[in-house]
Amino acid sequence: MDRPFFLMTDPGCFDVSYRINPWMKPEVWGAEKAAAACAASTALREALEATGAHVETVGAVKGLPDLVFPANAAVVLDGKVLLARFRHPERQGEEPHFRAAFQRLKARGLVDEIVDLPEGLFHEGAGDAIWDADRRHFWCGYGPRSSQGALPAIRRTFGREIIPLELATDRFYHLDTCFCPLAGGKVLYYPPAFTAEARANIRAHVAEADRIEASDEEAAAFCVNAVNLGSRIIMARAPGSLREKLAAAGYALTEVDLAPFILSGGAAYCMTLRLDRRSVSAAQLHAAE
Ligand SMILES: NC(=[NH2+])NCCC[C@H](N)C(=O)O
Repeated sequence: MDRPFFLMTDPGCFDVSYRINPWMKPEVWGAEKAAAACAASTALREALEATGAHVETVGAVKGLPDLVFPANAAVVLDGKVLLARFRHPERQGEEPHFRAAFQRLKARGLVDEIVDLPEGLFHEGAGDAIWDADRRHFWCGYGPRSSQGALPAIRRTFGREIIPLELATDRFYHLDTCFCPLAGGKVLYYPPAFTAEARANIRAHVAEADRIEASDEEAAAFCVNAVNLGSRIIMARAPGSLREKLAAAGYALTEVDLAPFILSGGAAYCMTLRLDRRSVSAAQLHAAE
């Protein structure tokens, strides 16, 4: 994999038919929203491909609408795939489908190893374990969905440091809804989503000049749930305030209308799962040779 490689899911069976987070509104869902969701998913894929990334698609499965959020399927680094275990029964049916998808990727040599989480723990994948490519550690959210007890399994599986961040509210139930490390060491985050201890942990690892705080409006627009590739950030439609902040910090924005997915509590980052991340960059490997 010599270019960014993402997994997405065919949105053909996406809908909002149950409510497992406060953003989900089954009552406003309808056929026109389903059509808009397909268009939005295509627009996101095209935005990724326009940066030179490759996107691989998992098939839709009837009755599993949230399969469109593959960030929750696993934590992936160095070719290792640590499979997720979902907290809510509504999503547990996704587990065998994602396992099969990773087995197919393994058969094609696109990932190397599939690892199971120890019994009795929940962990919702890259939604709650975000790789920081500059600091070379995972930021790990826990509380509403992932168990705190799953964090040592992530450290053991990947052999990398993890920074635990307890999430304080059900509104920001996955770390990727409120925290996004950016290339160059800056971090876009929404402080009220975190406990005081977690905020202190962020401040201890990220210098003040590198902390970009999202406002209530920016976080509620799901803009923190973004995909970052170098100086480009791909996200849901952003308030002008955020555009200005990110431009001042040197980033270029690609905005995609992801409104139908925001009705399920997700946006750009969690509609994708990056498979090509390495804990040691190619440049570092060459230097060590
Ligand atoms: N990593 C994420 N933020 N994923 C969004 C998941 C949305 C989904 N409806 C759920 O509540 O599980």
